[in-house]
Amino acid sequence: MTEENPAFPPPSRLVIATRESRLALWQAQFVKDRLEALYPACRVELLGMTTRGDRILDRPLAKVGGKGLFVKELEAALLAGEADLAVHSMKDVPMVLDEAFALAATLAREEPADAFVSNRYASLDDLPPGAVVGTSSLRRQAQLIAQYPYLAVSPLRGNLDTRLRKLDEGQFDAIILAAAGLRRLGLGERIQSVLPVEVSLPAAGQGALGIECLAERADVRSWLAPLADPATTACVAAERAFARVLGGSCEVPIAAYAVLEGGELWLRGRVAEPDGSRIYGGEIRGSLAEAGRLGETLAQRLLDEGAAALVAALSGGAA
Ligand SMILES: NCc1[nH]cc(CCC(=O)O)c1CC(=O)O
Repeated sequence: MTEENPAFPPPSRLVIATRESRLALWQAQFVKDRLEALYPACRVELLGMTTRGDRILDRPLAKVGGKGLFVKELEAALLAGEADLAVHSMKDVPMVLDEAFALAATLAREEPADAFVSNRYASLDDLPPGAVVGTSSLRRQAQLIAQYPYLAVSPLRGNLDTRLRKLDEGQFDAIILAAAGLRRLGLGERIQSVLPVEVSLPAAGQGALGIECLAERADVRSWLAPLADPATTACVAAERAFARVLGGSCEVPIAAYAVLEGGELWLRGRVAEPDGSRIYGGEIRGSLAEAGRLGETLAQRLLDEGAAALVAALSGGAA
């Protein structure tokens, strides 16, 4: 039996807006397969589109306007009625959505961690002084320099295939990528080691897929509800609340990672100076039902401990 909301008959056709990178298409196809299993009579189509985030590849994301870059075009397709839903990596979804849109479902998280990828070295600890590590993520950069000050961090952008090619061409001794993306594309064998979350605390939402639709589409929301994973939904809600209170701007390195432990939600968060010279970190535990409040409370605590000045200085510097 398929689950369905009695208020809406099962869908007969659904269009998924997606970016056209190999990872985005894999993720959209994954959701398509889930929907077709749930609604056997439904025809699910993919509508591929290129976003500004995919086109601008020569500058760090923080310099070109951040996360919204990967979702704006998909949201325009939802508004125009060209698509019913958009599939995102939750990590790429802005912390605050325009009120016309809603997150209809957060799917079960796979591996949340960052991965160490190299053709010569097995782990960060193997790298010699001066070794060049590729990443354009301020979050990865800050945490890396703080713990491995003798390494050189160098910018690396592009989709997963491009980043791996740049590593293979010898531009870097190692690169850091999300383990989930590599595994989804069958590139898990490129992972030399997974970075412990204590070393590289993941980004809010990393490793989880999210589905967005128009807030007014009660039908779509009810059709997607069965795809949601309650534990991931609560964990990602706490992570995103933490990042939102800290400004969520791409200029500020922010890490947030929550798990369920002993029936409780355990959230760890960090906010850092991009050069790693200062990192404010903390953790909080509480009930799933108050996930958002836990994130807000931890963020406020770090702001009070001094992170407020750091956030103000970094955000104020942006043109
Ligand atoms: N920043 C781009 C991005 N957005 C989501 C993932 C990986 C998949 C995920 O986190 O779900 C990646 C690649 C990466 O960070 O290496």
